Amino acid sequence: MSSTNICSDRIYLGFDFSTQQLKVIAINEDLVILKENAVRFDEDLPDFKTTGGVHPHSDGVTVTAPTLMWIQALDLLLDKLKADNLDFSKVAAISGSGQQHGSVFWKKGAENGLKSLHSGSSLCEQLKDCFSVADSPIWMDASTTKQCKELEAALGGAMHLAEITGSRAYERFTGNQIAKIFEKSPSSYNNTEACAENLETKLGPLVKSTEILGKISKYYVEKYGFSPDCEVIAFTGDNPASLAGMRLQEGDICVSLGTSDTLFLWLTQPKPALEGHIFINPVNSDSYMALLCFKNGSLTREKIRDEFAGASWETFTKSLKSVPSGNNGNIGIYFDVMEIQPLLSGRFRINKEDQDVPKFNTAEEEVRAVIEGQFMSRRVHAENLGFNILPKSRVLATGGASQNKSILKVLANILNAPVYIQDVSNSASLGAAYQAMRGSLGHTCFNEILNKTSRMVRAAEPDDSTVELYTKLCARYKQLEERVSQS
Ligand SMILES: O=C(CO)[C@@H](O)[C@H](O)CF
Repeated sequence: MSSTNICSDRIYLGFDFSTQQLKVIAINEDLVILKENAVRFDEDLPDFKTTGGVHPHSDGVTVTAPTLMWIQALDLLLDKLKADNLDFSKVAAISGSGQQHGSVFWKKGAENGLKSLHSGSSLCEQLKDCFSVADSPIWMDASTTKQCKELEAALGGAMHLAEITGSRAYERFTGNQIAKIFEKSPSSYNNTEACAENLETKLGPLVKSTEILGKISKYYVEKYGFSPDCEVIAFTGDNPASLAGMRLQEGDICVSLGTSDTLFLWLTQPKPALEGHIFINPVNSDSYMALLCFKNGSLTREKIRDEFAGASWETFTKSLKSVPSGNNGNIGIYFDVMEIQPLLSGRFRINKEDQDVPKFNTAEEEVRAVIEGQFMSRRVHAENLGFNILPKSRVLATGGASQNKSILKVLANILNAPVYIQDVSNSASLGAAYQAMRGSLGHTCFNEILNKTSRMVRAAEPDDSTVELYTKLCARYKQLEERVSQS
């Protein structure tokens, strides 16, 4: 063990400010999960009247979440940890992750408000007037296509923007959201502390994802009993945190089956493209992370469950298993919200004769179609980016749907690779807790501990009998998606 003595009563907290809930995991220095808790926005904070944690607007493209809901959720979650007897005084460091591209607009003077928080009142009560935009745009928003086109034009085109930033302009990205607020509500923009004409300086310097930003605020020391020495480690996005939590290595591909479905992998040589994203790797800043994000993830699966499986996952699973691989030649595309690639919404179905049909013959075929269609989409767009599933490839699955072995079996067959899961599906919070420990103890010490343990369990094997079937079906899927994207 390197210089830092390991003492297993030190605790590390990882928060995930996700789309549908705020989650937290507490670990000790043996990487044992001590506590896991969550605040579910729809159920636990019903006054905000969210659906799946968000407010979809009537224009069909704008999607926001109430900023104060996230603040109130933090109050509630820390109270839940207190009621669960977490010894806050033993917390050595915290870190976290948030929806990538969810943006919070602090009002001028908010920094002083944060510095004068007192433990006699809640965060929500003290910060309720600190935001210049009450409804935060989030990653599901697709209302900034105009700003995206302007940004790409200003920077020499989409491909050049991808080469210098890792992504072409995407509607959900915060820069385009800030530009929209600058144009649509200049008073809010001018009343925002975090962003102004000299936006870059206002946003502050970039830091590595394990940077120690400072010690926790006295508000948390007084209200919950945190140690005044508790370190705050830089937060990151939910997908980089999942990469850390899944202990991804070069050659692995991670599939996160959450509100968004995302595929990501570890890269040493970045290959920016017009689809997907290249980010700096959160656990090794000399490497990269490639990511594809799909908006029609769990909320779309839940809608098909409600419409064709009596709102029951048990019935959904029985239906999925009752139809053979390949769904009798039927292919479905279910873009219930505007998808990212392609930028398209609607439901599209073809039967085995490649005829457009309004519905499949049975509810069971609808269930199989949404799962096969989503996973064929993931494979087709990953292959567009040059992701190749090699014989030694491992698929690491995380997120809510990774608990369903029947869904993982379809994933294994369509990607033609074994699928592994770990004993905790909340990989973003776990990864954030790992980042807190990595930032506090240092990479060398943390990696020595990490390499002594493993949480991966082989959950699904691909069938040799479906390799050719899904290769042909994916080719048909790709043709269907290209056709409906052009119509
Ligand atoms: O936009 C995304 C990734 O770029 C999504 O995975 C969000 O992070 C989900 F919260």
